[in-house]
Amino acid sequence: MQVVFIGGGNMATALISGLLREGVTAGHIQVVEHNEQAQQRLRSEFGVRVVAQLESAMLAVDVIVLAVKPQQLPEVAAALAPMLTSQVVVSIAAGIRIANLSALLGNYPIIVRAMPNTPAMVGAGVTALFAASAVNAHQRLQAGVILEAAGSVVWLTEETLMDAVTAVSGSGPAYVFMFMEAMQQAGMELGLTADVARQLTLETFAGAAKLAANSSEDLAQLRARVTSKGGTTEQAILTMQTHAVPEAIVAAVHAAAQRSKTLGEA
Ligand SMILES: NC(=O)C1=CN([C@@H]2O[C@H](COP(=O)(O)OP(=O)(O)OC[C@H]3O[C@@H](n4cnc5c(N)ncnc54)[C@H](OP(=O)(O)O)[C@@H]3O)[C@@H](O)[C@H]2O)C=CC1
Ligand SMILES: O=C(O)[C@@H]1CCC=N1
Repeated sequence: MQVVFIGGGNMATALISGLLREGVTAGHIQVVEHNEQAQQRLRSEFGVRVVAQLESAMLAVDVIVLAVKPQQLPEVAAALAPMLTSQVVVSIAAGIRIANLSALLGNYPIIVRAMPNTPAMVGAGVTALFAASAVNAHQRLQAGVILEAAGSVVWLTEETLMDAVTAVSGSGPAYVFMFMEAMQQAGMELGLTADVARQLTLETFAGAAKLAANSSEDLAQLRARVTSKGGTTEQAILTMQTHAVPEAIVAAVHAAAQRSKTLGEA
């Protein structure tokens, strides 16, 4: 399978490293990236062909991945539209709906929308996908292969759910990192070195996620198992509740979903 990425930033880098890890050879991947530093990095890190401008000759491929920021998509789509034949266009842009992208691409119909996340960089991403009705089974498979190289995938039956996915798993790693930053800071305030506080924090997150993944209990039950009556956790949970931490997280996810919706309406 031949793939062209348009935009070679954070997410393209994550997806390309996944494809190479899965055995796709560098010769099957090309990138269009206008930032010179990013071009150099992609060439030296992956050995892929990187060009500054889209060339029609490079589009004799199966899949074109649009990995630019949502605001950059109209310009990219205008350049791409006259060059499309029957490639699958996979867009990872937050908020941009298939109907809008199709219109930007001159009513091109073969589009898959995807929402990956940055743990894709280490093969631990999760991606939700939604295919336009014109995408056939083989083309779905091709789009799926690219995202599966970066972790697990979930196919959605309704495109509107992409706003929720973006808010939960697309942006989610940032919420987790913020929680981890705060835990590390507190550990250091309590006398741990930065390294030890970081290790304890990271392994606690990884361990808790693994435990939850291997348990049939719901998350509230798992939390109750840590919270001994009259013990230390109880004090921490009470403090978080007093500071409305759960409500703040729920509000944050809703704000992200609203932003995704707004980006789609622009
Ligand atoms: N980061 C994340 O966690 C996630 C991001 N996404 C989506 O992925 C997309 C990419 O995000 P991310 O990788 O973080 O963004 P980046 O800004 O890191 O990457 C985009 C790259 O594309 C380049 N670029 C912009 N316009 C063009 C063009 N016309 N031709 C060639 N290259 C171009 C940019 O250069 P320059 O910076 O100079 O403009 C930049 O290097 C976004 O749409 C985002 O919504 C989806 C899921 C998760
Ligand atoms: O913040 C953003 O808009 C992108 C989409 C999901 C994660 N990063």
